[in-house]
Amino acid sequence: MSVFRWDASRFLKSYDRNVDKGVPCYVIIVLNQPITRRNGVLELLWKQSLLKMCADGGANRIYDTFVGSDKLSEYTPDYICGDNDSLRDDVREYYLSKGTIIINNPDQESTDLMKCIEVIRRRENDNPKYDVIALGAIGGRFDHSMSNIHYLHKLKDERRIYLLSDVNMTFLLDKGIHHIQCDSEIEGPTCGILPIGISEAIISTTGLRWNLSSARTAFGQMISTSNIIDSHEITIETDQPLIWTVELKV
Ligand SMILES: Nc1ncnc2c1ncn2[C@@H]1O[C@H](COP(=O)(O)OP(=O)(O)OP(=O)(O)O)[C@@H](O)[C@H]1O
Ligand SMILES: Cc1ncc(C[n+]2csc(CCO)c2C)c(N)n1
Repeated sequence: MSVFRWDASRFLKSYDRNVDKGVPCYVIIVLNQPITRRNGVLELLWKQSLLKMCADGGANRIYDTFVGSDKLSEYTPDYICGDNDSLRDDVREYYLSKGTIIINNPDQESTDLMKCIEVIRRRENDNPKYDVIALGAIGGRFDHSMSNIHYLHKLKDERRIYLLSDVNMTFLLDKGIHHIQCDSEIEGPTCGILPIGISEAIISTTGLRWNLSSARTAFGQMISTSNIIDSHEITIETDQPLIWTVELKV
């Protein structure tokens, strides 16, 4: 049985490179959704990420957030990728002048998020796989949200992908045992365990208000939503990949 450990405070809290060991290696991808900058999470993730990317119209969102402030040039993405049909001309010109690499990929079989991940793959060479934090990945258009969850399944053997929205963090738990550190300053209290993309799973949990013991979860039978985190460590054992989602406080 595979064992997995999760600790989002590694990227949702600031760290000190001189003190903290095993600093996180992640890339952020800004998707085309409203940016609300709740509690400075964008600023934190941007500052600490190895690579900053915008998926197509995500670049408009970053530009519009900072234009008119002295922070605009600080928030220059390394890459803008996608079919770039939503990228505005003024935004394209501005970031080109700042050295952003703009990659136009007209493929109509994959989304702009996937096009960003293809660029990350090329950048990594032999380096370890970077985690990906996608901002604005859930909410708004339902087909986009489902496509982003689909990529969690598709890339589950390749890398960790965290889908963030204003209110949630969502990621995939592959079959095995998961130890999820829950920092009450940044996440909770509500959470859900969702059998999306599978027909059913047998799951056991600890650390939740409503725990399950070898319970079957399936749409149309039972899914765990509006559950509550009752411990700083949750364990979830599952025989199939599941989607874990937790409310964000940051
Ligand atoms: N409402 C939304 N909800 C969730 N994700 C979104 C939403 N809108 C856009 N995205 C994400 O941002 C990326 C860029 O979106 P954009 O609107 O620039 O292009 P698009 O033409 O709608 O997307 P694509 O070309 O990928 O189909 C999308 O690939 C998607 O991952
Ligand atoms: C069965 C099927 N459904 C939809 C699309 C269209 N499509 C999928 S991803 C994407 C984004 C391009 O930026 C587009 C247009 C397709 N190709 N195949």
